Amino acid sequence: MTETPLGLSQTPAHARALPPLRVAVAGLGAVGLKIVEALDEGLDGCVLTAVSARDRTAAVDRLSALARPVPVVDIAELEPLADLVVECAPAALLPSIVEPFLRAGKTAVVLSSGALLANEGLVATARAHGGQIVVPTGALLGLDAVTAAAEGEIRAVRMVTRKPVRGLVGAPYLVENGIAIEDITGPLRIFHGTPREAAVGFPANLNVAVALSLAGIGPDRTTLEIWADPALERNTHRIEVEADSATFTMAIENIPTDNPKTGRITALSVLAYLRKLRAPLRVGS
Ligand SMILES: NC(=O)C1=CN([C@@H]2O[C@H](COP(=O)(O)OP(=O)(O)OC[C@H]3O[C@@H](n4cnc5c(N)ncnc54)[C@H](OP(=O)(O)O)[C@@H]3O)[C@@H](O)[C@H]2O)C=CC1
Ligand SMILES: O=C([O-])CC(=O)C(=O)O
Repeated sequence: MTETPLGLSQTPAHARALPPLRVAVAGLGAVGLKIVEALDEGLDGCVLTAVSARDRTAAVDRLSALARPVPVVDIAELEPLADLVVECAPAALLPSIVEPFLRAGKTAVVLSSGALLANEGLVATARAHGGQIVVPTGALLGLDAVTAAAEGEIRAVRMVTRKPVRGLVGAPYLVENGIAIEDITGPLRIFHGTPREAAVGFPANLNVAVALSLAGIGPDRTTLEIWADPALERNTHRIEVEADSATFTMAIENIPTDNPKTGRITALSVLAYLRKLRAPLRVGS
């Protein structure tokens, strides 16, 4: 990690005094593997205790270089092994990963945030059992400013996402509407609607729009455009917020991982969150 002026990368004394937080990672793809490797290298106040993947044999192979090997188990076996789970698996698995942790009063960090809209009961489960669902900033930026503005009145939130063609092909919305983008030669607007609609039509692409909407004015009032652009190499998101406290515009250009749908910064966002949990100085909310 980048060395900070205040030495935040050093182990603080109080983190040494507390038992480390036991972290499970559900999903070992572009996001999960990076998190697992960083935890194995050592992250203040956290210890990796279990992982889950679809192909357990392949996962064991992929993890053979870990300094501190951990069990590869079925999703249903994760909860007793950890205090917190990072969900970074296909969206359809969200409830089976998250619910056991919430019922045990534990924390679930959710990357497939779009799937929360079809599983709103998880929030009631968290409330009833003292658990917590955390939606990290992920591939986005500025959710601290959006949640701050939401303490006042937000009038409008608009998001425009532009992605390379390979990051969008196969999305259910394109298939169902017969929209072919493989051979486009210029930018094409393929969707105009809300994050709630995008969560259904683009379940592996627009988690960021749902996260933004949950931070601000919700999945039905936030507006979203999605463009496919053959000239682009990066997943780009531009956001405009109009509120009674401030007007702001934010933009990010995400360098894709091996999974063209997923930006590199996504896993780093989770690592930053985990590091803050036990840090003596916490920057950003
Ligand atoms: N909130 C945000 O900002 C962002 C969210 N995302 C979302 O995060 C999630 C993860 O993304 P990414 O890492 O790129 O996805 P990948 O497709 O790269 O990885 C998915 C992983 O899930 C595993 N998996 C599949 N089925 C099961 C199962 N039954 N049990 C356990 N594990 C399983 C796969 O296992 P195997 O390796 O064996 O196939 C794979 O390791 C996705 O939902 C994605 O849309 C992505 C980017 C940004
Ligand atoms: O929204 C997502 O799930 C991923 C994304 O756009 C990105 O990585 O830029």
